[in-house]
Amino acid sequence: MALVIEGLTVIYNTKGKQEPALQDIDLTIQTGEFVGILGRSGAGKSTLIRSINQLVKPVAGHVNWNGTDMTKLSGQALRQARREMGMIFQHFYLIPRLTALQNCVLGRFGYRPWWKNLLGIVTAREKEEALAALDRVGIGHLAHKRVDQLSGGQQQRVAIARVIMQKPKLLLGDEPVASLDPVTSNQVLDLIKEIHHSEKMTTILNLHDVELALKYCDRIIGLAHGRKVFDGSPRQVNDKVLEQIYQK
Ligand SMILES: Nc1ncnc2c1ncn2[C@@H]1O[C@H](COP(=O)(O)OP(=O)(O)OP(=O)(O)O)[C@@H](O)[C@H]1O
Repeated sequence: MALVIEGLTVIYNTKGKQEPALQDIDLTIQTGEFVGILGRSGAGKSTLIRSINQLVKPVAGHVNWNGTDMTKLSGQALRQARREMGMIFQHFYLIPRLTALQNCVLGRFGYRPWWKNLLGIVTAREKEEALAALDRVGIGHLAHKRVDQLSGGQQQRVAIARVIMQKPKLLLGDEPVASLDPVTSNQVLDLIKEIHHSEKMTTILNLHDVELALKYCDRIIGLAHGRKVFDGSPRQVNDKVLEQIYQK
């Protein structure tokens, strides 16, 4: 199962001014790849990640996922396709007043009838699965704590447990360790990599830390001014490549 991006172009309309954020991006990512996206602030990294699952709508181009063009989907079809795409964010996007367990169960919501979600009905089996997911990310003992009482690293673990519950085929990470200290960043990336392998996922992460990207990713995509300027293995990333990626 491959992700094939062709001619992807995103233009934001800011106060009547048309700002191109991504320009004509072509990219094919094979199943099982662990890809890091590097680039200066404003290079288009978040826009690229978010246009894969259509949180951002491109003005041109295609995002083919498993033979389906995501850009053509809307409504129920888009929701179904998104179930296969898990997402983790810099600021975790958990519901603060809910417990770790309750947040984790939200990972299954895309698979349940709307009325069950509305009524907040959670089955014993879903609870069991959520507990197992929290155990797996090392915070089973915090299952009944509200997430706003957890540390950043613990909150990101809850978000990863929520992804485990969702069982996605593609994991998209928008700066998942940018708010964490260096030790916790490594622990969280170790965990993401372990789950990537065990769940046979394809993973694409925006990372602003070059060292971490080179350590964890099998492939690096460099963006500058909304264009792809590098695509290769971490071993190929030398000073000249970094200069190209981080050009002003
Ligand atoms: N919702 C938006 N409306 C208007 N312009 C936007 C919007 N989101 C991003 N942009 C602009 O698009 C460009 C790319 O932004 P994007 O957030 O994708 O970059 P980034 O590489 O992820 O940056 P950072 O590392 O700072 O998060 C920037 O010039 C940004 O100002």
